[in-house]
Amino acid sequence: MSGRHPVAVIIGMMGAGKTRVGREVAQMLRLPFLDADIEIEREVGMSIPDYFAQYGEPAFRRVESELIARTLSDFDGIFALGGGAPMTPAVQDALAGYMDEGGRVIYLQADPKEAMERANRGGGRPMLDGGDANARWMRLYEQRDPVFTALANVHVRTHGSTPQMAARKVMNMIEERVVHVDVAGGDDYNVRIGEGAMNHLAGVLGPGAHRIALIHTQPVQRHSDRARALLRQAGYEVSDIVIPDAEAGKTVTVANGIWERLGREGFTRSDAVVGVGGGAATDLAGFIAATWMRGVHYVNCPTSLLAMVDASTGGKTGINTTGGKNLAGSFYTPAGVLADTTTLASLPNDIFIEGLGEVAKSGFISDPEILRILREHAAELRAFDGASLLGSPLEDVVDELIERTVRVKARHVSADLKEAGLREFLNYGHTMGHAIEKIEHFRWRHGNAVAVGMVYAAELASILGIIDDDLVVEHRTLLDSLGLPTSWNGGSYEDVLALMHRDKKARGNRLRFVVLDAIGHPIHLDDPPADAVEEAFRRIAG
Ligand SMILES: NC(=O)c1ccc[n+]([C@@H]2O[C@H](COP(=O)([O-])OP(=O)(O)OC[C@H]3O[C@@H](n4cnc5c(N)ncnc54)[C@H](O)[C@@H]3O)[C@@H](O)[C@H]2O)c1
Ligand SMILES: O=C(O)C(=O)C[C@@H](O)[C@H](O)[C@H](O)COP(=O)(O)O
Repeated sequence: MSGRHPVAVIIGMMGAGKTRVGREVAQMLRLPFLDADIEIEREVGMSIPDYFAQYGEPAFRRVESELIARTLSDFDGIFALGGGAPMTPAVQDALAGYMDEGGRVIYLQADPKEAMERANRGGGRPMLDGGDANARWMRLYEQRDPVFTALANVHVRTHGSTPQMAARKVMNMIEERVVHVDVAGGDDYNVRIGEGAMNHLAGVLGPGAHRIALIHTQPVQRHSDRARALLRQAGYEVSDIVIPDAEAGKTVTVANGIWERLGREGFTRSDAVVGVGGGAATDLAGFIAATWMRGVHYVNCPTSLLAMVDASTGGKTGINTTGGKNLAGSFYTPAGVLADTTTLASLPNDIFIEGLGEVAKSGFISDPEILRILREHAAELRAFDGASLLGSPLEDVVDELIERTVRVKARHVSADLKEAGLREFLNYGHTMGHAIEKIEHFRWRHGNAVAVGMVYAAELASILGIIDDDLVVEHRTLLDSLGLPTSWNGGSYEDVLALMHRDKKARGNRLRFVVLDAIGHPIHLDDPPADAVEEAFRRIAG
């Protein structure tokens, strides 16, 4: 956005707490605060009830619209609007323009009963004058709530929250990072990253769905409980589906059990799936969404670093087969991804470190700044402790890494959803990585296997003279500093080779790899000489 524009505009019913909460938010963010009603009173030199009485509502709305339009292009703080302002078409147009430029219109959704009582208690509200104030408030609510819901691009429910708690929720929404994913020939979606991102769940699902299949693993129960509460509050009927943890969940048996259950529970094409958990859970949830009635909406709520930076976005959904990793699946994009970073508080250290494997991959193939951040913060990242993450300086580092890595993913999948060429670069390190996972019966974590796979790809490129040995050393040094493995000797070359031939990039009998010819510059390597493929294997044996 160019010029001066509010950081956020707050709308909501009379008594929702727009002024109180807005002021708190502004204070927390050290920003100026403006209340449209107070500014109007200043401008017209009388109270709003007096202005209404003297000039009537249409004249008031004109003054209000003009002031709002002016403020939207000349103020850079938190701006709270009067309760009825967003009902004026001119204000709706101005807010739409502001949002097109990246602005946030936040609908503060208070408990109607509480807001109604507060509005009546305060007095001085001409819209509630004349007769039963509660009935008038309720009538206005029925008219305004659907308009506000559709108009705002951020919805914050404040039921049962103190003004400070509500302000913190709003602040988290304001500070959230958003990566937009373009889908050629399909529906675009956003990846929202930050504390409280899960609060968008109902907004992203929209009113079309009635039932939600909430698919998650047991270790993330407390996060799926939150998702379930948010869904129920929004009026959805929720089927809680607990799947076996990690790769044990990515099987046709598990998928079949869910299909049977959806059938018994009467899931229709307008219902939806929400996946909460690590990459295995989001891969499976997406696969169920892609296949149930040939496709229903789904939203991913990734809770591991790896799922946030990679698995939840891009629409690769699938399950493993006895032949190998992800061999059955489809490209099927989510309606949205909500990477709520509060969930990282319960993430064990080893699973966080594993996720850094995919973060480093994105650095190597596309964003050297990621590599710089990883190098600079290697010691803190390696010592990751979820319990002390939130509010710590490391949280900003992690958020920045998540956003940058998601941007790399978004660039690749936007240009090549079905992996005709460019998207294959996201598979750097995976040809060997997937073979390791399979041979290790999935006891090796995906990100760890990819780390070794990247060293293998670098060794292969070096043997073929595509890169200098320095870049191989750079791979080993960085990955090692993060606590990731760089060698593996758990299986025979013959087994690895057979599995690499089953990799999805292979064509006929020809192996295909992704290698770098420089940092940030991946290339395809087709049918490399057999002795180089074997020699690289020897070099990662450690
Ligand atoms: N679709 C894609 O584009 C894509 C991309 C990368 C990886 N993947 C897939 O993702 C999977 C790996 O994902 P992963 O590393 O998240 O592993 P995972 O899903 O196996 O999760 C690892 C473990 O962490 C637990 N966990 C997750 N979040 C937690 C939290 N906040 N608190 C406590 N425990 C938590 C999980 O329940 C599990 O026990 C693999 O199956 C891989 O193939 C898919
Ligand atoms: O999104 C992609 O494309 C990727 O390749 C991302 C990988 O990090 C991810 O592990 C993916 O699941 C691998 O897919 P596969 O097609 O090799 O099974």
